[in-house]
Amino acid sequence: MTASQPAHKRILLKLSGEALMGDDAFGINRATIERIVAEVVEVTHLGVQVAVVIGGGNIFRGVAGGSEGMDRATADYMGMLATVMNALALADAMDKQGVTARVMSAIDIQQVVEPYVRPKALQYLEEGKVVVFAAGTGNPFFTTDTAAALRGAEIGAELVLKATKVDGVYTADPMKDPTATRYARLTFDEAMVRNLGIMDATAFALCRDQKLPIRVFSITRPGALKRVVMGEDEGTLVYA
Ligand SMILES: Nc1ncnc2c1ncn2[C@@H]1O[C@H](COP(=O)(O)OP(=O)(O)OP(=O)(O)O)[C@@H](O)[C@H]1O
Ligand SMILES: O=c1ccn([C@@H]2O[C@H](COP(=O)(O)O)[C@@H](O)[C@H]2O)c(=O)[nH]1
Repeated sequence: MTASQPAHKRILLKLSGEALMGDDAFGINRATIERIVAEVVEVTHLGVQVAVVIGGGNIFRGVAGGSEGMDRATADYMGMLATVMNALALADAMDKQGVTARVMSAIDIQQVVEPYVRPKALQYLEEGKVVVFAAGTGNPFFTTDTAAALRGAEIGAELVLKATKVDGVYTADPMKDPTATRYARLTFDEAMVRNLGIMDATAFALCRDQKLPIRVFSITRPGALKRVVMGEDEGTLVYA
């Protein structure tokens, strides 16, 4: 039987930057971002408070080809700025679909977006606005997965939803190993001991310590976000 009420009141959605590319090689695909945003909007209409941490992998990563030979911290700041661009595009698409979104940046660029201030973020969520957290943690050498764990814990989210291109956590990277099999659920300790590369160990450890579960699912599957919010068994659950 399918539940009629959402299973969660407040969620932290981690959106992979690469998921915004659709079938393009780089950047933001218009149809893709509109479809993803429509799914987020649908969930807000169920009364769920939604905060988003957006990645930057569709534009720039600190540890990637484009940053070869660069100072790592400088490259990471570029990666964080890439997430600000994605956040602006997301908020714009949300506004166009009738939902008010507020972008809050971990790096101070006040002419562009407001800075992250926790009580303000909580107020926006209570008001039914979508909060888009940009610039990751604001620190180099981290990732937006860690930012998702951090912001998720700070805002008291009940669940971190890692929306990505694969449909869960596998025994190995399914993009590289076709024999890899998917877990329905596993503990944070298992994920760390097995060195599963779906998320970095810092993000896993923070969620484990805060007892904040993560559900990994594919955002390319229509309706998957709503199914997760309704408590259905989509993707992989990682728990403490
Ligand atoms: N054990 C595993 N199970 C599932 N996916 C894995 C695993 N190990 C590595 N991966 C890879 O991890 C990727 C998930 O990372 P994702 O695209 O969400 O990147 P991100 O760094 O969080 O975001 P961005 O796209 O913004 O850089 C998948 O595309 C998958 O290929
Ligand atoms: O807290 C953070 C978050 C991100 N970065 C840099 O941004 C890029 C893009 O983030 P993804 O998590 O890969 O989508 C990342 O490669 C880092 O270079 C950061 O430095 N600190």
